[in-house]
Amino acid sequence: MITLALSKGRIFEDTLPLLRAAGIEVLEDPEKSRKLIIGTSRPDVRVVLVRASDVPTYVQHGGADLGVAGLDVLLEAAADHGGGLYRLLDLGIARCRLSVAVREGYDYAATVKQGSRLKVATKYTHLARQFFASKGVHVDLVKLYGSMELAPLTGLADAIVDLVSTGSTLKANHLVEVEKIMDISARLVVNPAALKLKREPLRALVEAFEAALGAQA
Ligand SMILES: Nc1ncnc2c1ncn2[C@@H]1O[C@H](COP(=O)(O)OP(=O)(O)OP(=O)(O)O)[C@@H](O)[C@H]1O
Ligand SMILES: O=P(O)(O)OC[C@H]1O[C@H](OP(=O)(O)OP(=O)(O)O)[C@H](O)[C@@H]1O
Repeated sequence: MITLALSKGRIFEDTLPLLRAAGIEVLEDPEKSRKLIIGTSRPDVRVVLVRASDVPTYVQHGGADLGVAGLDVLLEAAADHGGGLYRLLDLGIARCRLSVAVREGYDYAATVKQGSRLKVATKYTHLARQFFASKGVHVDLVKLYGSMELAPLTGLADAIVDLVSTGSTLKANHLVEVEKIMDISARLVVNPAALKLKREPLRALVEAFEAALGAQA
């Protein structure tokens, strides 16, 4: 049995066409079912549904052989509790960027130039710390789990580090993007032990994903 960890929402939706191109149909819609283990048209392949930020943990500890997770989640998890999984493929899905944003009218450049401390709210504390350290900017980090955009509006922070795609969430909250930290897309990751134990079936599946990506390009 091969177990693939996916998160509900965009990762699941965007992975479906790749699975389909690899000849694998997922048998249930996670938005309609409460099941957390879903079968596929391949009796030897199943999908487990986990929180996006739990995908690295599942794959690292062998709860799943493979997983699909954003580079943001993977790098943050690696900084937090080490590597322990292989990043195999850039699937080119769930594309966005990790950026710094501030309230409209806030003089970010001046704060940075003056060497003042910057209060930054984010879910990505490790990535934010690394980024600002590399720039020599002193920061106080506030860990949040969502609705980062609210932090500068309520005085909780001067800036946020969050994902941006169309920019409409920032715009709706009168925030502006001031710096891009990195481009993000979802990656296929694998448990190293599983890669040894289930070498052939996993290789075949990864090749099918690669072919699906090639066919899309
Ligand atoms: N607006 C967006 N556009 C494109 N990709 C995005 C966007 N927001 C997030 N992503 C990517 O999709 C991944 C999953 O995001 P999703 O919103 O489904 O989970 P989440 O709610 O952030 O995670 P969790 O449930 O663990 O808090 C992110 O890690 C990121 O790589
Ligand atoms: O630039 P945009 O296109 O507006 O996208 C950016 C938003 O998308 C993500 O949130 P998401 O929609 O996933 O909501 P959630 O993480 O709070 O579920 C991210 O945390 C931003 O808030």
